[in-house]
Amino acid sequence: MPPTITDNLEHGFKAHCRTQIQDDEVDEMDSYVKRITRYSDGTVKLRNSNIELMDQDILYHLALGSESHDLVEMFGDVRFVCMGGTPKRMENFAHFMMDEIGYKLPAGTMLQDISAYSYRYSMYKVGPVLCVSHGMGTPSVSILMHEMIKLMYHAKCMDPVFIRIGTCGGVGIEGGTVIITEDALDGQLRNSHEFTILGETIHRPAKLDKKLSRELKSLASPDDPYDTIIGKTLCTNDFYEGQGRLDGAFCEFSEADKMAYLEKLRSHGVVNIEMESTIFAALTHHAGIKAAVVCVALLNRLNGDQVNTPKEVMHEWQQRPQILVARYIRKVLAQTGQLKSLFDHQGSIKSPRRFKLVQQESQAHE
Ligand SMILES: O=P(O)(O)O[C@H]1O[C@H](CO)[C@@H](O)[C@H]1O
Ligand SMILES: O=c1cc[nH]c(=O)[nH]1
Repeated sequence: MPPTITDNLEHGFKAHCRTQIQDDEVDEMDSYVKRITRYSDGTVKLRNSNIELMDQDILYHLALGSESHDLVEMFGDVRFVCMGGTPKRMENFAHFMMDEIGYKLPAGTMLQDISAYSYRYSMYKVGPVLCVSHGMGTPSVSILMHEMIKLMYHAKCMDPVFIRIGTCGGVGIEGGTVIITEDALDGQLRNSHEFTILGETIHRPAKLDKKLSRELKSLASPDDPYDTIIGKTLCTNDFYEGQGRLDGAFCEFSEADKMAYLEKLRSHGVVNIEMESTIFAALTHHAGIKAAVVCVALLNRLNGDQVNTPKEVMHEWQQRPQILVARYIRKVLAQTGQLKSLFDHQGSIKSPRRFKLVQQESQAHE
């Protein structure tokens, strides 16, 4: 009998080197991944036994280490890991979440960038919510994801949920629209991310959690003065030529070629383009971690290439995915009784202050 995908997975990556993974194999992979990525108490288990054998594990790009820091004490309560491109966006999100879940820092302390001394990524912790910047493009996200997944393991986190809060270009979708990714596609419209490991090319499925996407969509309010939709996301390795822009330093195709490409994307159900979703989906799926991608469109690419929306408007748009994700986090914490206990800890129940739509200070930085 030919080996199944599970047999192949159990014998390491070389055995399943191939360019495509069939749909029926993804389901088999899903249940296999669930089995091997959790300990019996529900905490995160790594798919790399080398780590257990190491005296210490230095999470170099986070400026943390398994011996130098008490990672269980520092991060053991994390339930949500929210990521986005810029340090400022994630700092703003952390402040926003403090209000949303009524979290107060110990008297006399301020929100600190935990990874400041890495000079790479920024990380803020607000109770069960970690807010981390990931930079631009898949290599930057890949490094961060390896270290964040290892952090979840060292900290013994229970079933963490990862959410990317980003920006994107809309394909036939107007600026300001919030887009939840249904499937992340690579430049060749494959629902997987291509890795080169030891010189071999392998693909891992870029699967996000469909139930989580639907739940996020259900939290869009009819009163929101903008649309929230679900659709396919194209993930590219470049902002200019890679996204069919005519305004890069180079362009060797015509406007007609570009429009034909965008129409082709549309006919495949693609509603937006960004630069991180396939690696984010592939690595969370490989780690058995529930994940979603929520972006706001900064422009409709059918109308142009330049991002020329006024800064204040763009700043307000960028808060929209954050508002949706905050509703989700509040809902989960309320369902598990944790929201109440966070509030009780304060001694009073605060009604969360609505996010101020324009924050002068943040505008100055973004
Ligand atoms: O707004 P963020 O999350 O940084 O993401 C988008 O913006 C960057 C390009 O401007 C790319 O990284 C793209 O994915
Ligand atoms: O067009 C856009 C806008 C934001 N981010 C992208 O990757 N592309």
